[in-house]
Amino acid sequence: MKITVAGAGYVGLVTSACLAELGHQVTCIDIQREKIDMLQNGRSPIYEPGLESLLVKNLRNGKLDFTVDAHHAYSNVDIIFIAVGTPEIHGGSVDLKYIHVVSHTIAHYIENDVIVCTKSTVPIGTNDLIKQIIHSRKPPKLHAEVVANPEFLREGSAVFDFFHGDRIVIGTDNPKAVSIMEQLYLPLKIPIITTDIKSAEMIKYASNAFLATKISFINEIANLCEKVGANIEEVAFGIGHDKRIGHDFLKAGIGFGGSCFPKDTKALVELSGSVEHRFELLEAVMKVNNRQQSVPVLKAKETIGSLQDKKVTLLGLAFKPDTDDVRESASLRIINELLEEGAVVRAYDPIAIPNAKRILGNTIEYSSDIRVALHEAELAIIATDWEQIKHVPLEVYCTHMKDSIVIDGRNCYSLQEIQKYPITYFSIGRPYVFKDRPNDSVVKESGE
Ligand SMILES: NC(=O)C1=CN([C@@H]2O[C@H](COP(=O)(O)OP(=O)(O)OC[C@H]3O[C@@H](n4cnc5c(N)ncnc54)[C@H](O)[C@@H]3O)[C@@H](O)[C@H]2O)C=CC1
Ligand SMILES: O=C(O)[C@H]1O[C@H](OP(=O)(O)OP(=O)(O)OC[C@H]2O[C@@H](n3ccc(=O)[nH]c3=O)[C@H](O)[C@@H]2O)[C@H](O)[C@@H](O)[C@@H]1O
Repeated sequence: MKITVAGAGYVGLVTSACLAELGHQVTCIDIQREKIDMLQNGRSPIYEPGLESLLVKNLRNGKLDFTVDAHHAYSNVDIIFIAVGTPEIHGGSVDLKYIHVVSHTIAHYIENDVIVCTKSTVPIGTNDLIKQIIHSRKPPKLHAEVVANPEFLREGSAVFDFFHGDRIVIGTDNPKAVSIMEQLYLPLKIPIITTDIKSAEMIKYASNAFLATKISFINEIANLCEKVGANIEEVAFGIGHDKRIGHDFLKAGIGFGGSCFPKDTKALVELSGSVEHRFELLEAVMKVNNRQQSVPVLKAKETIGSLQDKKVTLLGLAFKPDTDDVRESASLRIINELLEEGAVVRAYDPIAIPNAKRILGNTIEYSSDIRVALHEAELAIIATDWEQIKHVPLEVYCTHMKDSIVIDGRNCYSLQEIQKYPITYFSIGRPYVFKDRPNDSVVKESGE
């Protein structure tokens, strides 16, 4: 099939590369010329494991091309995927300006019957709006069918997720569009759920809201574990064995970040308000998450008192491992709070430093070498569970830091291992370990 993907961000690029890999002829269009120039030269503007090699391979074999030319992109294709951004505006509602513009452009340039498929996460009712825009402006003799096809990929494993997703959701009431979309996705052997447009839109928000709820729930249980002396890892393992609960998304930490959970939970709360329904559960999920992101700095103050002029090293800037994305990363919140307290901050990340620098500028120091980042630090905070961080030998904290106090926001180390070293160690939902132990085998509980 001939396919165009509008938007060369995470979703657009992964969709383009993977559909080309499946043998389709794909054009990816973006309004940012620099992105398209990079892509035409075989470089990915984002870090995503496996993506650049797929882009390059399909660019070279002619299955994929990149353009800023709307006529070239939209004039003669079977399916157009919309994968433009839907960022948050004040109050949490969704900014649909990119959706509006792309819908107008599509309507203007199409020259044959086409399916317009929305991958962007859009509030319920938006696909009807896209339909209206396109139908009111397209050449009257052409048929354009709008389909909701929400995306469920995770950053860091997006290429894998495309080929091994749990389900594909197709929202349309047009049987011909269903059959074309099924034909497109059939080779993936992923269960396909067909439904109406609004339910498809809601499936996306409800999925993200449910996963965010699971995270805030386990973080609250973790906070309770610290108070009563239980261990969240044991608890999560225990409850996860119940198939109705499952093991996934029960990793306690310093809350969820990223470009979607914070934005989509806010959007759903906002959307509920607009139809006079107060989504109190989700409001609490967001509140718990905000509080959880502040846990490391609270623990730091409890431990060493004033942070004024204290040298603090932050390990990890990306919102999760295997991505250079720092959007809504807990690290940014932690850094701002540390700076407000007067701390001197140095941060390590294997790949996200350039993106963090664009936001934080020279307010902190950066190092892509963990040992250099930890040198002479009085406190270290682990914010991202990168493999590079998890595999730092514990003696590195003892030998490089001035005072080996570690606040591990992602529970990267086993308590048994930590106890072998003179490290004061706070993690999330687990007993604290103090380096000045009268008896080396004692693990003190929180609050003792
Ligand atoms: N990032 C993720 O992991 C996931 C994102 N989503 C959703 O997918 C959508 C896109 O997200 P990302 O890829 O992260 O966004 P992004 O912000 O990384 O990329 C969006 C791209 O669209 C381009 N664009 C804007 N207007 C355009 C137009 N008229 N024509 C062509 N290109 C245009 C922008 O220049 C930008 O390159 C959002 O709705 C998001 O919520 C859904 C699942 C996963
Ligand atoms: O709509 C989206 O954009 C995407 O949002 C999430 O994907 P993503 O944000 O890439 O990453 P996740 O792996 O879900 O992690 C999100 C945040 O939750 C945190 N998290 C995740 C899992 C967990 O058990 N505990 C936890 O704190 C992570 O550290 C991270 O900050 C969803 O998992 C995807 O299905 C969805 O498509």
